Amino acid sequence: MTANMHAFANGAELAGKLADKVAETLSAAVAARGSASIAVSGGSTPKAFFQALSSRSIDWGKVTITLVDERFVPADNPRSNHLLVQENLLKDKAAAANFLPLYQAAATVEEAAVIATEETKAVGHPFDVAILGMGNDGHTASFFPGGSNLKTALDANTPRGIITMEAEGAGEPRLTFTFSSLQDARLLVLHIEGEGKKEVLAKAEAAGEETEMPIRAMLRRAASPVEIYWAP
Ligand SMILES: O=C1O[C@H](COP(=O)(O)O)[C@@H](O)[C@H](O)[C@H]1O
Repeated sequence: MTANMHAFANGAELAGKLADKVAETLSAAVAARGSASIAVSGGSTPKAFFQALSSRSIDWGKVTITLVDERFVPADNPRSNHLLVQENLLKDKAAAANFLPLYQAAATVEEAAVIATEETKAVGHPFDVAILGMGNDGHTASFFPGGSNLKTALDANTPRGIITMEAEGAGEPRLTFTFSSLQDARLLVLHIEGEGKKEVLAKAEAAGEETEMPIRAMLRRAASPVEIYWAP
């Protein structure tokens, strides 16, 4: 319902400030409830943020990290979001965190989604933190325009958990948390960088169908305010 823009001079400054905010939120969750959860995105944008967050002094042993979405590829595949998190976030102080992958070595992506939903069911009611990205086509998580399960993924009545998505722009079949799983995170962040993404965001904020630019579902209907972190 609400979006707040946080603009920074450059990606390094953004990474540091976002890491500070996320660390503060996770620490507050541990203090209040004894544990904390965070779902993070993949793609090319979050690497510097992950590295900054990995060095923050919080009680990582009480933090569970999972992914907003994942390709149906094993963790040694260069396109795996798990691999990105493994190499950039699950190190330094954050090496003590518990990581829940979405990829499962199942025969089909549908079976993997069922197993991943079961494996992650203890976290995210709601997530303490969810970090979303956005593609140039207006997708977020694996909510792709033209996606095979897009309407179900965006339906607020679809239960929390992971469903599959196949789309022309997605490459491999995907596993993604549903809209209902992510929209009420205590800290809901949209992390985007570059002038091009700012233009995509402006287009998404204008009138149009959610199915054309699925990030609109978050911008319009998320229960939590969307904190937009942007740098040129
Ligand atoms: O496919 C994906 O892309 C988006 C955005 O990625 P970027 O490379 O434009 O930063 C990402 O949020 C999502 O998790 C990922 O699976």
